[in-house]
Amino acid sequence: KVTDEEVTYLDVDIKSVYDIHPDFDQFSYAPRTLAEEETPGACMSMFEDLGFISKWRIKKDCLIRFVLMVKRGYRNPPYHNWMHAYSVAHFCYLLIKNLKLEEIVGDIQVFALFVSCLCHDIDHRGTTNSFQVESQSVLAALYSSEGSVMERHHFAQSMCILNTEGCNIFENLSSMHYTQVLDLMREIILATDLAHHLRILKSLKEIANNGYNTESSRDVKLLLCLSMTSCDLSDQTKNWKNTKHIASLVYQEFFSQGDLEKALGQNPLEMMDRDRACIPDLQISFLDNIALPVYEVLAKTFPRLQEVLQNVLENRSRWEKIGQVLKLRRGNSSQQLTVEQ
Ligand SMILES: Cc1nc2ccc(C(=O)NCC(C)C)cc2n2c(-c3cc(OC(C)(C)C)ccc3Cl)nnc12
Ligand SMILES: [Mg+2]
Ligand SMILES: [Zn+2]
Repeated sequence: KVTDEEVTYLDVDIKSVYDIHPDFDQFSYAPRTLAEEETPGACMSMFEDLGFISKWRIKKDCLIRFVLMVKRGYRNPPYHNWMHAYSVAHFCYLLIKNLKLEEIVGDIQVFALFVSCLCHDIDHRGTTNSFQVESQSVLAALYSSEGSVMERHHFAQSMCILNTEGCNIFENLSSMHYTQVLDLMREIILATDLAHHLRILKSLKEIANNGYNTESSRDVKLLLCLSMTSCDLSDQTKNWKNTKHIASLVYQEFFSQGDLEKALGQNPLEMMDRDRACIPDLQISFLDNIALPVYEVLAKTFPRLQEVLQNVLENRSRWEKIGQVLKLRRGNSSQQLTVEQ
């Protein structure tokens, strides 16, 4: 899957993150502004800058093969593609770099978190878990009895890559660390199931109110899940241009699924039905019910992230304004209609 000349091409000196962009380690920096062909090199730079290559004795050519295999493992739906994974991993880099996350959850945990971010949506088809079951897909046949169908597949695909010749970046870990990092990846990738996220929201809010206890493995696990979902949703923490662009990608994907469901004679959710969805309203409820709780808890736990929470709130108020303008226009046009009639 990855040819030797591709490896040698990337096997040059790893660039400093600041040569990629002077603000590369700032929360204000939008990773999607980087050209896709520069992203494998940027991943190498992040591994280097986080000290993972020396600490976990990763062989460079192995890391290059791994990153290229992961990138190839993604398909090209509008949203759940490689650039999503890259941007998710970049936010994880920001958390580790700016919060010294390893001092709170541990060294092997942040290493597992970063690798999980790169792998967490591998081979995504741009459809939801319930669509796998509805359409009786192969993945549903494999995993629907345990639930989290897509997430189990993303994890399985990640393990396949690690078991591919010359791609196992964990090969020089002690056997204890090896087992630990795979167990952590499994937990973290399964935590990206929206259903799992909604289940733990209550416990996450408790951590925000009572504070977390680094001695409690339960708190550390919850913090890892929260960190993962904050990375998965991090497009919402950037500027409005980025947020608007992401919404168009997400709804392209949702509406394509809705079209498929209609063709299969099923009724899609309103948010997947291009004839019924009102995007500003849907985005406000997504922010209120799914994204804001994540950044509220995170900002309470790490005051440094207050600016990140502010950006999400700023984006929410943009959707509010658009929603009001839309309603005004619709209101006026329906009045005009009655007058003309
Ligand atoms: C901009 C944006 N709008 C969204 C609007 C709606 C939904 C949605 O699924 N609503 C379902 C109803 C039943 C509540 C997700 C949206 N979404 C996500 C996302 C997050 C996910 O799960 C984690 C990361 C664990 C939260 C999983 C999948 C996706 Cl696509 N990423 N960006 C977005
Ligand atoms: Mg996912
Ligand atoms: Zn994702």
